[in-house]
Amino acid sequence: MHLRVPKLNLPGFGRILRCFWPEIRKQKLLLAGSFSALIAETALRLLEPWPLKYIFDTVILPQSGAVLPAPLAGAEPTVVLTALALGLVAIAALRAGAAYLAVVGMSLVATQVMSEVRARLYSQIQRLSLAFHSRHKSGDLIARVTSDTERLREVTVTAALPLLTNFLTLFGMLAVMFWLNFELALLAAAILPVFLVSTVRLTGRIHKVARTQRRREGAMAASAAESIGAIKVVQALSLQGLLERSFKRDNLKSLKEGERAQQLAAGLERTVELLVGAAIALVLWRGAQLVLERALTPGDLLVFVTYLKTAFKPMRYLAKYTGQIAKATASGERVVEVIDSVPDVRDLPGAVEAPPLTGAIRFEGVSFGYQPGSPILEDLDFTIEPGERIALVGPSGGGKSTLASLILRLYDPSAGRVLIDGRDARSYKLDSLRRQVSIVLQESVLFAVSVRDNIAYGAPGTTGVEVEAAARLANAHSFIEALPQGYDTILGERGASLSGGQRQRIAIARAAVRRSPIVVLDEPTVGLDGASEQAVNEALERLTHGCTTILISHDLQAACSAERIFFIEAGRLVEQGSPTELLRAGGRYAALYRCQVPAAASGKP
Ligand SMILES: Nc1ncnc2c1ncn2[C@@H]1O[C@H](COP(=O)(O)OP(=O)(O)OP(=O)(O)O)[C@@H](O)[C@H]1O
Repeated sequence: MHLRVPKLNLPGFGRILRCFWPEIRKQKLLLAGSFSALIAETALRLLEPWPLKYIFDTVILPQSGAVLPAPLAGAEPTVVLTALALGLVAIAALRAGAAYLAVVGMSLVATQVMSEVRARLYSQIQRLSLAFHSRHKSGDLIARVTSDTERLREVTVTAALPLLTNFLTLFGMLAVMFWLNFELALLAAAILPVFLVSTVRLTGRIHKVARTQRRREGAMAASAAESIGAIKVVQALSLQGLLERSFKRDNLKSLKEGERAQQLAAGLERTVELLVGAAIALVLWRGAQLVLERALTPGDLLVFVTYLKTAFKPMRYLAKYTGQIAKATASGERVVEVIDSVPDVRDLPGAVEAPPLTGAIRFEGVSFGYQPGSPILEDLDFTIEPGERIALVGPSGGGKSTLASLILRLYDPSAGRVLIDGRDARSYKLDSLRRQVSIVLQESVLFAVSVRDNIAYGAPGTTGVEVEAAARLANAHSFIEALPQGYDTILGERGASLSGGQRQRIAIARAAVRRSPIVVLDEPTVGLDGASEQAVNEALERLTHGCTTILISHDLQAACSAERIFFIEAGRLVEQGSPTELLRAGGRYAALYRCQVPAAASGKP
C-alpha cells in the first residue's frame, strides 16, 4: 500500500529504468552488495530501540513482567545494564558501517551508470539526423548531456537512496509493530490514507512545476549558447541589451517556478509532520491505557513511539525530496527522450558496405519536404555520369542545397529514389556512403584543434604526409607554414583566427584527404576577395579533378565551368543542358545570365 506513493511518477521512472537498464545491469554485483548493506542497515535500525526497552522493562521497572533474552536471563541488573549498553553501542557501530557501505556502493553505481548513460546520450546526439537537430536547439541538447545527467546522479545518491532505506525501514517497523500489538499498530497506520491523499495531490503539482522549470532551463541554455556562438553578430547589431532582457525574463520565470516547487514541497513536509504528531499522540493515548491495563509493557510502548518517529521518516523524506525527485525525473525524461529517438536517416536492415564508387548519381521521381505537406523538391528525374561536373543554379530558396543533402543522405526522400552507382543510396551503410562524398560549404566549419587535425578529420587515420599533400593541393601549405606553430597551430573556435579564404582552403584540404569520387561544392567562393577566390578556385579545380562534381552557385559565370547546368526553381528541375545549349534555348537560365552578365548578350558564355 505504501509503495503507491512513489508510483506517482512511475510511468517516468519505469521508462527511465528501462532505458538505463543496460548500464545498470553491468553494475549488478556492486548493486547487490550495496543492497545487502542496505538490508543489514535496516535490520540494525529495527534492533536499535530494543536494548532501551529491556533496560526499561527489566532494570528500571522489573515488575513489568518482561523476560530477558536467553543469555541475559537471570543475570544481575548491573550486568544486564552493561551488556545492554554495550549492545546499543555495537548496534550503532554496525549500523553506521552498513550505512557507509550502502552509500559508497550506491554512489559508485550511480556515478558509473550515469557516466555511461552520458556517453551513450552524446553518441546518440551525434548520430541523430538533421531533422532531429533542426527541431532541437544545441544549447538545450548540451544541457541534457551535462546538467540533466548530473542532476540524475546527484539525486539518486542524495534523495533516492535515503528514500529507499527509509521505505524498507517503514515496512520492517510496521511488521514489528503489528507483531507487538495489532490494535496499536492499526492506530499508527491510520494516518497513511490521509498522508497518501495529500502527497498524491501535492507531488503531482510539484512534478508539473519541476518539469516546466527544467524545460525553461533547457531553453535558457539554448538561447545562451546561440547568442554566445554568434557573439560577433550580437555585438555588431548591438543586440546585447535585447538579449539580456529576454534572458533575465526567462531567468526570473525559472526562479519563480523553482520557488513555487520549493513552497509546495515545504507545505507537504509540514503536513507530514502534523500527521506524524497526530499519530504519536494517538498511540501514546491508547498505548498508555494498554500499559495501565498491563496488556503492554512500558518498554513496548517506548519501542512503539521510537519506531513511529523513525518509521514515518520516509514520509518526511518523501515530502522533502519530492521536488528534487520530480526534477530528476524531468531530467531523466529529457535524457530518455533523446536516447529513445530513432534517427530518421539510419542504416536499414540488410544495408551493405558501399564498394569504391564511380560516382554515378541518378534521381528517380524524387520528392522531399522538411515538413510533411510542404514539398521543397518535387518529382526530380535526372542522371549524372561518373566524373561529370554539374552546376545547380536558380533562384534563392529553390532547393539546390536540399538536393545536394539528399546525395549525402543527410535526409531521405519522401518519394522516389536516389541511386548511387545504380543502387538505392539507402541500401548502403550510411558511413560507407558518406565517406565517399566530400563537401565544401560556403561557411566551412573548422574545429578548435590543430590545423593538422582539422585536415585529418576528413579521413580518420590520415598520415602527416597525406595531410601536407592535401594542403599543397588546396593552396594552403604556404600560409599554414607561416602560422606561428605551422601545422600544429591550434585554431580558434570555428576557425575564427583565420581569414575566410584560408578557412576555405583548409576545408578543401580536409575534403581532399577523403579522396572521394563525389564532391559537393555549396557556393564555396562566396564572400571572398579576388585573390582569395582565385586561390580557392585553383584548389577546387585540383580537388574535383576526375570526380563527379555538384557545384551550387549563384555566379552564373562560375557555373559555366560545368558540363551541364541544372536550373532549379521552386523545387523543380526546369531546364538542363550545357551552358551553350541553355543560352541558345533562351529560357529561364538565359534570361538570368543576361541580367547578371549583360556583356554576354552575344550568346557566348
Ligand atoms: N532545415 C530546414 N528546415 C525547414 N526548411 C528548410 C530547411 N532548410 C531549408 N529549408 C527551406 O527549404 C527551401 C529550400 O532551401 P535550400 O537551402 O535548399 O535552397 P537553395 O536553393 O539552396 O537556396 P540558396 O540559393 O539561397 O542557398 C527554402 O524555402 C528553405 O526555407
